[in-house]
Amino acid sequence: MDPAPLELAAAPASARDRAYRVKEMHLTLQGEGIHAGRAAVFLRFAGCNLWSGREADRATAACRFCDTDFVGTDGPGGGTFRGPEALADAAAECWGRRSEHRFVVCTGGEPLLQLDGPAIAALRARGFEVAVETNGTRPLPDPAPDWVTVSPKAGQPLALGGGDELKLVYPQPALRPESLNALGFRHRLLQPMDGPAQAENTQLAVAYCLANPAWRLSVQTHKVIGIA
Ligand SMILES: C[S@@+](CC[C@H](N)C(=O)[O-])C[C@H]1O[C@@H](n2cnc3c(N)ncnc32)[C@H](O)[C@@H]1O
Ligand SMILES: Nc1nc2[nH]cc(C(=O)O)c2c(=O)[nH]1
Ligand code: SF4
Ligand SMILES: [Mg+2]
Repeated sequence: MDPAPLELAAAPASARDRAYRVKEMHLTLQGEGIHAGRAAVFLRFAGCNLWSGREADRATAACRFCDTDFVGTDGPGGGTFRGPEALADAAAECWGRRSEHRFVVCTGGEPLLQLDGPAIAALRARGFEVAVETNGTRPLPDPAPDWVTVSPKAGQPLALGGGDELKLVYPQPALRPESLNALGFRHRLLQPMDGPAQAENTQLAVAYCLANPAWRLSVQTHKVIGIA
C-alpha cells in the first residue's frame, strides 16, 4: 500500500480524500454586487441543487433563469481536485505571484454543495479572502467564508437568515423584495434578470431602487464589458 504522509494520515478521511468537482477556475473581475470591479479568482463548482443544468430540464426546474453552464469539469482551469490543499494550490496559481488583495469567489452551480471548512481554511492559508455566491438553501461551512452573497430563488426556503449581501434577481413575481426585509444583510441589491426581457427588467429594477432606497442596482458589469 502507498504510505500516506504523516500529517495526512492523521487527518480525518473526509478531509484527506475529499474530491472537489470544479467546472472552471480563472482570474477575472467580480462583475456583480458591492465588490464589482475587484480582481478575483472565480472558482466555479460543478452541479446545483435547483437545476440539473440540462436545457431539457430547465422548464421544470426549481430555478429556471440560470445564465450559467455548471455541468461537468471541462471548463478553463476546471477538473477534479483531490483534497483542499490541491484545490487551494490551483487557486493560488491562478492568482499568480502578487500577494496583496487576494480574493477568491466560490460560485457554481451551487458552491455550498461542495465548499467545506477545510477548503476555506486552505484558501485562507494562501492569503485569500474567500467569498461565496449561494442560493441560500444550504448552511454555511465552518469556518464560514469571509463574504457571503445570498441570491434567493422563489419557492426555495432559505437556510441562511443573513449575510453580507442579498442579491435578488429581479423580477421574480413570487419573491417580492419586501418579503426579505426582516433578513439580516448589510447590503441589498436588485440584479435585473438577464434573458429576453433584460432591458425591461433593468427598467423595473431601476424604478424599484428609486422608490425603495434601501435597495441598490447590481448591473452584471462583466457582460457589459465582455469578460467572463
Ligand atoms: C450562476 S449563480 C451561482 C451561485 C448560486 N447558485 C446562486 O444562485 O446564487 C451566480 C449569480 O448569478 C445570478 N444569476 C443567475 N442567472 C441570472 C440571470 N439570468 N440574470 C441575472 N442574474 C442571474 C444568481 O442569482 C447568482 O446571484
Ligand atoms: N465576472 C463575473 N462576475 C461574476 N459574479 C458572479 C458570477 C457568478 O456567475 O457567480 C460572475 C461571473 O460569472 N463572472
Ligand atoms: S441556483 Fe444558481 S446555479 Fe443553480 S440554477 Fe439557479 S442561478 Fe443557476
Ligand atoms: Mg455568472
